[in-house]
Amino acid sequence: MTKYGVVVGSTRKNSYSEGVAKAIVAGLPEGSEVNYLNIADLPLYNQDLDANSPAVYDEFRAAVQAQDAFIFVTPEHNRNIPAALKNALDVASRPWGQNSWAGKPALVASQSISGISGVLAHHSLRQTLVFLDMPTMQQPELYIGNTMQLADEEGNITNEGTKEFLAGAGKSFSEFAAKFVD
Ligand SMILES: Cc1cc2nc3c(=O)[nH]c(=O)nc-3n(C[C@H](O)[C@H](O)[C@H](O)COP(=O)(O)O)c2cc1C
Repeated sequence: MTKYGVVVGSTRKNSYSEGVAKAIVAGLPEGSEVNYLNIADLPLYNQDLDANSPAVYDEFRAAVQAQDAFIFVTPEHNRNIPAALKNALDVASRPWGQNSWAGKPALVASQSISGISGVLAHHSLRQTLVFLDMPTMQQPELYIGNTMQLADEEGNITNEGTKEFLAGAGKSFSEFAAKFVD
């Protein structure tokens, strides 16, 4: 069974991004292994640490390596991805030559409480995934705007049409990921 790592770009409790992630996960085939990776406790990446990595870096890199495919859901912070998400991508991309993300298929979704749907963060993330060598699903594109109107106060997506759309994307991603997973 495919192991899916889920990386949520928000570290906030009751995050809408997490709600979107859960709605995508609902469309994965029954029995899929799903692991939500914690990015909140990673110290800010510093290349000097490559010589003697903190244990949390080692654990995070090992957790990334253990997954077959990744679902990324990001909010937009000042027209880009949140610093915590960029930091997590950087940490597991190093030391040089040991990119833990390489070759793993990815889904990208963005969401925002505004109508713009985090589109700039979405494409900034896609740009980084190119360099990290992650084949990324092109369609459907997942830009979720006005999330506050689609979810409850805990961030869970409650709008039926949105739930159906996101679950469908999860199913499409399982088919896409299967092309890359042994
Ligand atoms: C520091 C900061 C910057 C933000 N910048 C943007 C932005 O550039 N574009 C946008 O659409 N929303 C922006 N927002 C609003 C977020 O879309 C909103 O807080 C969203 O709910 C965050 O996702 P989450 O619920 O997963 O934490 C910003 C929020 C914060 C805290």
